[in-house]
Amino acid sequence: MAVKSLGYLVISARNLDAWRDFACNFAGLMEAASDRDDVALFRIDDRPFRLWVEKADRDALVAPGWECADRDDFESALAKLAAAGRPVERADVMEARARKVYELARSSDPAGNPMELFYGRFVDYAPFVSPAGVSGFVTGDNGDMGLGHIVLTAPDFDETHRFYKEVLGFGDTDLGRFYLAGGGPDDAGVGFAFLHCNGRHHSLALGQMPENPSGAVHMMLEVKALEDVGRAYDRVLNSKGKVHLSATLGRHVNDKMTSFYMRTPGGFDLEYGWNGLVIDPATWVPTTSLSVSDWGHKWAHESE
Ligand SMILES: Cc1ccc(O)c(O)c1CC[C@@H]1C(=O)CC[C@]2(C)C(=O)CC[C@@H]12
Ligand SMILES: [Fe+2]
Repeated sequence: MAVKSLGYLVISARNLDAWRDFACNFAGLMEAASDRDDVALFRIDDRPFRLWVEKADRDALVAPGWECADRDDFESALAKLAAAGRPVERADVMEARARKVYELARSSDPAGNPMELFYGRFVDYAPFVSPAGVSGFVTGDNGDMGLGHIVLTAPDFDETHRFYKEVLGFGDTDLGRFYLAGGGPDDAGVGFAFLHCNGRHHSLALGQMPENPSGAVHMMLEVKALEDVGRAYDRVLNSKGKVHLSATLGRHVNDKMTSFYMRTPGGFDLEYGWNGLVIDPATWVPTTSLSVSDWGHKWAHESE
């Protein structure tokens, strides 16, 4: 596989302190030292950062950072991106050093979603300590399952779905079509593809939805204990609307994740989950889900 994990997310923010409050006090991430006043870094494990939040004039996801196993896989991915007609821009050594990776490049998918690719990582092994008492986040051995997942919009769904599999080596885990407009004769449904690049059920999901101004539908972080989800849920419910609850607690049918969704300062949601299904990519047989959740997950937009 060209890509092995979701290494980090680059996010733009009009207000870094809003992200510090949300990330640390509600989601329980640990702020890391940053060399730049206009960049806030947040950790969930021993990687130097998993969220890179940079000051800008808009709140949005800038790009996911996809990790390659080594230089060969990195170069192979760049060659495949170029052959697929995608733009490939190699970052200079100072930019790579700032991201604490060996080499860094930028590209985009056929839907226009930007991405970064990298290999190698500088780690200081400083212990992760959550300021909100979260017991820990699930990122796999050596972080090899990545930070969680990211859900992007892909209006030209089939082309973008094919791209991630044929060019970047993702595999189908689950496909779905959700009838959000009542399922009547004029409800064509919304197509979804849940894709893996390691044992995490999905590191990437594509939604056949119009482009989202926030650059993403949602991101997901997985915590080690159900209590971590429950206590975060309480923090959001007790926030008196300071943090918007986008979907109530529930469990997804496909990855069995018990989770809820809250709105980040970036405008996209954070799915905060526990107990996600781990798959064996070598033997997994793709499924097609006919529903969203076993229970719960009442979406705020359903009552609007
Ligand atoms: C269906 C599903 C399975 C596993 C996940 O991790 C997951 O986030 C979802 C939900 C996907 C999707 C969404 O992200 C935005 C709001 C959507 C479109 C809904 O209104 C139902 C399905 C939801
Ligand atoms: Fe999700």
